[in-house]
Amino acid sequence: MEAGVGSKEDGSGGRQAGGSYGSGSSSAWTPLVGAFRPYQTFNTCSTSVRLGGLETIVRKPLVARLTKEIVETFLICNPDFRFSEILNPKRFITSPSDGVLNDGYDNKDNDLVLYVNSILVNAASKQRYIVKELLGQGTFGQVAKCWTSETDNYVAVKIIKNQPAYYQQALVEVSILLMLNQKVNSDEHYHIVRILDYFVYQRHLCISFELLSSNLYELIKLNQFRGFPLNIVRRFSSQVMLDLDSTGPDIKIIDFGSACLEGRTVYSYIQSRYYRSPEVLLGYPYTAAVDMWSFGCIVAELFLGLPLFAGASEFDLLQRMIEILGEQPPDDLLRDAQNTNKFFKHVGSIYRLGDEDAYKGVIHTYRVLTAEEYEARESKKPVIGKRYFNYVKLEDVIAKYPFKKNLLEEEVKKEILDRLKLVDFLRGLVEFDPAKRWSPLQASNHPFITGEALTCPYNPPPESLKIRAVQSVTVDHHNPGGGHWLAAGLSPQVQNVNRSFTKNSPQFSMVPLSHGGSYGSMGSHGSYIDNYGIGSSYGSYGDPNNMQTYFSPVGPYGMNVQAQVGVPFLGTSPDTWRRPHRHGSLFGVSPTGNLGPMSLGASPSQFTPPSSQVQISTVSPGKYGSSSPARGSLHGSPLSKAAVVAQYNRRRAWGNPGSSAVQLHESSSQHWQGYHNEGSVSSQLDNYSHVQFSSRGSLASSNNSYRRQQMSGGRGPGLSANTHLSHPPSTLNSNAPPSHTSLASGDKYESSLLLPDPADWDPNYSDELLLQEDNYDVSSLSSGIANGMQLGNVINPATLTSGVTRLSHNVNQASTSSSSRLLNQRTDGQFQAHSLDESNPHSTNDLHAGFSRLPNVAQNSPSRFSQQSQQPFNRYNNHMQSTSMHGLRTQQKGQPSRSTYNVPDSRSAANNMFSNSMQWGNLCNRAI
Ligand SMILES: Nc1ncnc2c1ncn2[C@@H]1O[C@H](COP(=O)(O)OP(=O)(O)OP(=O)(O)O)[C@@H](O)[C@H]1O
Repeated sequence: MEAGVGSKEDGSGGRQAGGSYGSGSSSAWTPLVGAFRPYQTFNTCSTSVRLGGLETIVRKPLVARLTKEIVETFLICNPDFRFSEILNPKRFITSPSDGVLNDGYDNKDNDLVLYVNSILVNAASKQRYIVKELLGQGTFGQVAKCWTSETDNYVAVKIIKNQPAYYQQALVEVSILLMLNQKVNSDEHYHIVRILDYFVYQRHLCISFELLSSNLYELIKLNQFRGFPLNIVRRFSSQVMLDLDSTGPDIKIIDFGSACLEGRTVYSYIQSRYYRSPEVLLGYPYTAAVDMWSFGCIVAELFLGLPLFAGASEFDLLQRMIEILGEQPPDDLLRDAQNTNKFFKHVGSIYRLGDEDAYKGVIHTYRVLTAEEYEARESKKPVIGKRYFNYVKLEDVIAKYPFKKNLLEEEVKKEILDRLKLVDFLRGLVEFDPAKRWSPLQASNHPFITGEALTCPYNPPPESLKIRAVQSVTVDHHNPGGGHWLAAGLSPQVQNVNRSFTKNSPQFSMVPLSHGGSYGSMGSHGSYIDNYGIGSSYGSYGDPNNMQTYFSPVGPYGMNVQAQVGVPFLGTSPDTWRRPHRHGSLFGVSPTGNLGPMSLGASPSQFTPPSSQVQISTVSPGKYGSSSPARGSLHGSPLSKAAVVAQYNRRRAWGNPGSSAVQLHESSSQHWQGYHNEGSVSSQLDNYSHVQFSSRGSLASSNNSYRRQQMSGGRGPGLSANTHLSHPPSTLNSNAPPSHTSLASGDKYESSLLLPDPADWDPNYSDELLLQEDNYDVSSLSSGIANGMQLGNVINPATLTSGVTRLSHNVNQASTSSSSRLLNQRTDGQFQAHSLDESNPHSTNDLHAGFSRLPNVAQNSPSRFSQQSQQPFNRYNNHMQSTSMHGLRTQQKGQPSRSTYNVPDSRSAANNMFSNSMQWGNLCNRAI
């Protein structure tokens, strides 16, 4: 501690008994010789205590006099001593702490150099945020725990890097969160982090959030990388799906920094690797379905304590998917995916994956490359990671995961049944075919979530319309946010409706849009999916070099309506029915040319490393830097996609008996059916007799000790995967770690595995990518937002939200750690058994040149899609109804209480939300 002379407030001025200090100068204080005299015990060192009639002198302990009472002690030595906080040495929490940019405010990474007690100020509201500690560090900047005296609370402030791309994308995060908060965020059971304020300080956009506890990664780590009890997995899973009724430990989704609107994807390189969906990996046009994949990965990880697909490289990731799921991506996806050649060989219709009964009869035209073939093709050895689990197939990995010790027989039976439910649940999520992957609604009705008995493989009904589509095509021009988003042509899934008015509607005018032609080159960079911009997202068709697109000033209203009904997503990707062609120009394109209502879509991690949804709190940022896969937020990450999940409006053909989708699924799940009766359970028990039970404590038993501590300032372990838990960590400690020695060798917990290597991150990724990539939409958005909200002022949701419609980034961070040891290392011989027809190498371009402008549907999966196309209205209406229910609940429970911005009436806000919607069309013009 340094002592200064002068006023306590500013530390300047004043004199000098204790040293020289230039008037008004900030130069270092120099003590004068003799300023301090030897310490003498005066009365201040003791306290007089009167007990009854006796007076006792209590001497203060030396340690107190030299610590918490050091100022008083100094005063004894020098009556002129004055404490000045400003002269304290700075305790930097930003690393590196050298201010080399932005007039010394920023370090070389464009991060604001923070130190304890540095102050961030919202210039408009004068609100001050006193930095206390670093909560985390991410791709976008730092997150600091701050004290706000105005609200007498701790908050988490995300300080975005001082870089245009980050700034603009962060505005997207602001706008999306505002929308979600205002339209959905209503009560304590809301599972999306609350945004409280935002402002610019020293050229850094700062976003203030409610303070949460640990993230999922930290929580799992705290549990020594053992999975959680199924009831906890179920609870968290349902909360990610925005279960407002959920009680108990809460998780919240954070980090919408890379969220995007469905159909407005910009980046093809998204999602943290462990949580990356097959379609993203393979370069296939993606939809919000990628978030359901990530969600499935997270659910599995919550149970297993380790990532399900902890691929050390993309090749390794794909191998693991195929091994664990016992399937491979469907041929039609492979045929259209951009990266198929990188991982597969075209062999004609001769390839059978594996020899298990469940998959017999499924013949593929592609065979996954062996490591040697991959190396030959890519001129580099594929990085193969360790296998974490003792078993290969998903069913085994789950069913044979060590049981908790000392379970009663009845409890074991229940556990087995619950695990069967979990497997069935996961099967619908980590489904290779995005068109068959369950939607959030379908997943939320699964017995694993509802608690109902699972008597056969879950066969969710297709989501169906509950309102008549004809209502939707009415546009209220005065109140475009009044609920008719279909009217704006914003429903790609209601194809027939849209088709009836797309070109002729006064709401739509067609404008030509030219672009560079090839995939990923539409005025941007090669890594993009080129459905950027309003025109080219859904409402585009035609020759990629002269694409027709719709200019729609009403487009954004559709979103407004969605927000009004309380659901953060807008509609469905057209490719939930129609497999979009891999060519970017057709991604998400409906043949009807609808301007797509966009859901907050994919979770991206193109800038975000695998932090994700299961995100690590970087209390030690040096260990888990922005490029650490361990940081992953569900967060985001897929978890951060909870909102995405909810908005994800895909439809699935499960309910169509006889469809190929159903048959496939059923065949792959048949062998589970037998477990649902008592006899089978018994036999299962026999099978498990070798399993050593472990002493995993139950989180459930600790529920009482969980306490919501939002805004409490204490930041124990919690969740975030951008999923954050708002509970203290202590409860987790009650989970007594299993003794490894008590486990059978084959069933040891993976907790003994090594922690993930922080460097284990996608070599293809770099933060610089973000800056290089086209932030066209983001720029447009951010300018809209910035204009509307007048940074530094209170937020104007009306203008802010309008910006959302122009967003296009998405990010999904999921991450996790992976500790591991070598288990079940496989040679993958099963993939090497077939000879190939090299004379017919797969070439997506060649094979499908003729289909490049057509949705690739009928020829691929006629039965799957035909069913869907028969019921477009039904599906759509169902969505509307379910979202309306959410909105109702939200409105009943009122607005968030802690907002520091203006929160207008939700309805009027919705109406105004896209008041500057005419800018919507500007993108088209600019894109030309
Ligand atoms: N509201 C909050 N309460 C507590 N901790 C938080 C909060 N928000 C963020 N954090 C911590 O800060 C970390 C980084 O936050 P966040 O993921 O939002 O930043 P980011 O820059 O977008 O990171 P990423 O690289 O994952 O995208 C999180 O992993 C989490 O540990």
